[in-house]
Amino acid sequence: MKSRIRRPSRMSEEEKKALLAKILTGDPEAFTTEATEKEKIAHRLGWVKAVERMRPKISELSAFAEEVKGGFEEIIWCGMGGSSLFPLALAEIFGPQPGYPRFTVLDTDDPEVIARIEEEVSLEKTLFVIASKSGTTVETLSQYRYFWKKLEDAGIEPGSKFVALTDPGSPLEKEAQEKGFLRVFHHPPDVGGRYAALTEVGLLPAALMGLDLEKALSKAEEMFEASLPELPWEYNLSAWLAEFMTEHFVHGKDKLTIMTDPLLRTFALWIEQLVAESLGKNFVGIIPVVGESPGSPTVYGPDRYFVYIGLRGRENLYRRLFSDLREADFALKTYFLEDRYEIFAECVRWELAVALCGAFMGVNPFDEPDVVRTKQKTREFLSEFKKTGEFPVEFYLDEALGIGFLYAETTKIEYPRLSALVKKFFQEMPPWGYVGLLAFLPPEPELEEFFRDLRTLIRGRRQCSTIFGFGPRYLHSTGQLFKGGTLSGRFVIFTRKGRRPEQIIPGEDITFWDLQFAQAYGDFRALEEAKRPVIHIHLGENYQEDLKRLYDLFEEALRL
Ligand SMILES: O=P(O)(O)OC[C@H]1O[C@](O)(CO)[C@@H](O)[C@@H]1O
Repeated sequence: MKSRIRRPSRMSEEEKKALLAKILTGDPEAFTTEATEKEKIAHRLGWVKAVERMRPKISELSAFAEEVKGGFEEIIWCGMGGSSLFPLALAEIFGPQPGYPRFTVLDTDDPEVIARIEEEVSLEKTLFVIASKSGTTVETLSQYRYFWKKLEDAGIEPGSKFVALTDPGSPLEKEAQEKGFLRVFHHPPDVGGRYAALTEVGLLPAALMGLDLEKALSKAEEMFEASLPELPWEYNLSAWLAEFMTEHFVHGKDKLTIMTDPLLRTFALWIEQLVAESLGKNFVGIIPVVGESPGSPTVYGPDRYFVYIGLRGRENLYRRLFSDLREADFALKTYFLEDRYEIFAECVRWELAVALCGAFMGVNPFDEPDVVRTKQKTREFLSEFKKTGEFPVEFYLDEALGIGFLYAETTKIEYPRLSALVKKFFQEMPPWGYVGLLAFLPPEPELEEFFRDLRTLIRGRRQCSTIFGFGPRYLHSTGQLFKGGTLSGRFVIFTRKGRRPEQIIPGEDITFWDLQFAQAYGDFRALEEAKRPVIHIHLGENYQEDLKRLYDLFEEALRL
């Protein structure tokens, strides 16, 4: 799709309203006039009808949840990106509801996490939901095959413990029918994963958690009503956010810094995917910066602007920060939810705003053309590994630290010493750049905390934006932007030793560690191929200790 940027501030109110009206009526002309592209986009606009489509399904979803409630203590929701981030947000925002099964999202292939689930859950009392629109996502299918076999090995008939959520006719649907899954729910084929929060992808988990679906949809409906083209543009809640984002983008301020009340933390991950995968392509992008520690205005570069999502009654949390930012002339929008159910309304606001931004920026907000680069490389490395028993990679060894590392051709250094490399990596960093720290490690709060501190260190010394992502989660989110968006990102990928040979993925002859490593190394090579500076650091089994020593190395290397 050819980019043609339309600045909303230079368009008439009528033109803007007409564009929004097209989106809301499912007309792909809002985005393109090219016939093939139009055809594809026409099959991606079903989310605008989410409320009317889902209302008649409330009783079916609630009845199923009642059935599950009686028979299971635990639900493990397996999925990636659009198939998991909104369920993850709901689980954290609402927490466990009395009488309903514990709800856990599994969106990783990390060997430690897989082992923990095996140790902690009773397979007999666990329902696995296998959520994949395409029905082909490798992490999700691997989880499904692995736990299916565990049940078989334990002499439990697995079918009654599995539910699929997938597109009609997908390979997963066929397999689920053949193998006798308890239930198959359909993902709407005309809605992409990241726009699916108000479909079965969000409402099935909401029902299973015991939430009020009627209330959820009413909140969503209110936001649709507050976003209709008939309203004056500046009072249109979604359109106004789109204009705010696009105008900053046009002025070279491309770092949308999203801060939230700590209770809404995981909702920001859902927004992050929506913004990054929808708008980060064709060498442009709006870069969502999520999960940084709030800092004083001096640590932020001029490429930043801010959105805060908070809860009514807790407005004082960052009041001082808001006034400091505004005083320092940073643009800041604040949204306060009266009630946690307004999170469903926020989905509408952000989906509409991001789609509108795509229309203004001249990008197709419904594809993810660069995600495939890593998938291809991962497949290559895994097939090499299956043939030879080894990955085609040799790390340099930093003798002082005993840590392995690699760097892409784009990050040239003379001596293979990690400290020299890190120093150079940051010296070459442009002020408008950003750093992505990408950790193929267990997604746990302590590690997130460690990386938050590292981000604060980097930001403090370089005044740059920092992004963090656990792998492989980020591959289904910001990974698109990293490879397809602006060239201003540089990346550090972290992996660790610790293959668990017993964790064989059935039918694949590889372990979860092998898969995770191949994805990390695959992304390293994909980023290198896309000319993004990237370092791959391979930690030892005791990675927590290695990370502490690395922090010191970064601290030293970042001294001016
Ligand atoms: O629901 P699926 O088909 O398993 O895909 C999961 C995620 O993977 C991606 O396609 C990226 O790989 C996302 O866009 C999507 O949300």
